[in-house]
Amino acid sequence: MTAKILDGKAVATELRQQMAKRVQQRLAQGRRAPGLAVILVGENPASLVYVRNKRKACEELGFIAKDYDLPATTTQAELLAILDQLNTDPSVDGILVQLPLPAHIDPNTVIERIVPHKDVDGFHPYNIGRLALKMPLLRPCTPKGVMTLLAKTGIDLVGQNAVVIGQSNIVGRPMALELLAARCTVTICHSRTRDLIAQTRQADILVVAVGQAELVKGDWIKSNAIVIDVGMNRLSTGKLVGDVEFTSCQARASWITPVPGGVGPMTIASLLENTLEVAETSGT
Ligand SMILES: Nc1nc(=O)c2c([nH]1)NC[C@@H]1CN(c3ccc(C(=O)N[C@@H](CCC(=O)O)C(=O)O)cc3)C=[N+]21
Repeated sequence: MTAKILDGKAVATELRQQMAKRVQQRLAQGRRAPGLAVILVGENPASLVYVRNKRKACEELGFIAKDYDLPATTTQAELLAILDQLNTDPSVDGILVQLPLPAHIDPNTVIERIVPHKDVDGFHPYNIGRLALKMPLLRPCTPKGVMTLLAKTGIDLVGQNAVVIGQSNIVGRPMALELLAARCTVTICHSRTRDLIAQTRQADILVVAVGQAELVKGDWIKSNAIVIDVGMNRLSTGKLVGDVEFTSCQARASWITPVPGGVGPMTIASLLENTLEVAETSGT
């Protein structure tokens, strides 16, 4: 069997079109545009590209992006002071601090300073805790986007064996919580996992988020599995590849996400969804 492509780019485009309509309806009712503060500290080249894409997507939908481009020398205290202002600014629905931050700034302190109801990344311990308790408020964008893609397959998730490779705070862990909330049987694998291949071969749903180019080979895949590739690795040739060896895995899977054009665009769509949701429930 050759897997069907789970086209994140197309799904994200469809979601953005629906959201643009919701924004127009708000404006027609005399309500204000949704506002997203996007804060970039320093000049990490990958971050510059991502932030530009997020700001562009905001504009396209009729959101107001409030841009902060701060020098790498910004102190943690200065960044926290900006967050304190944004937390109480009524024109700002969502606050996003692009990661990674320079080494002299502690990301956990920064994330915890954002009021949970404006944390559109879903990274605040309050939002992660709500997800862990099956009462999510703002859900982390990449796992949320993956759940939207899984829904597009039409497959019933209940009781499926889901294996997540990667235990990061921003993808692996919340991904496992999402799949558990959807009543999958969930296994989290990481660099100390013994016999990783034995785990992946049991997976009806395999989510890979480790940042190792083409780690997962075709013979690791259970026949007809759904394979979700969260990786984005730039090869020395300039080519962008995922954590999954696409061609050999596609030959075994039922569905597979490409890189690029899979999970990445869904992450941005989820960020916009979270921001719009905050705006729509704000009453202003
Ligand atoms: N506070 C914070 N929130 C984030 O959500 C966040 C972050 N920090 N730091 C970095 C990661 C990475 N990330 C991506 C989003 C979209 C694509 C994306 O759209 N990728 C395109 C390709 C882009 C290209 O060609 O380089 C694709 O996969 O098709 C990728 C990566 C969000 N992140």
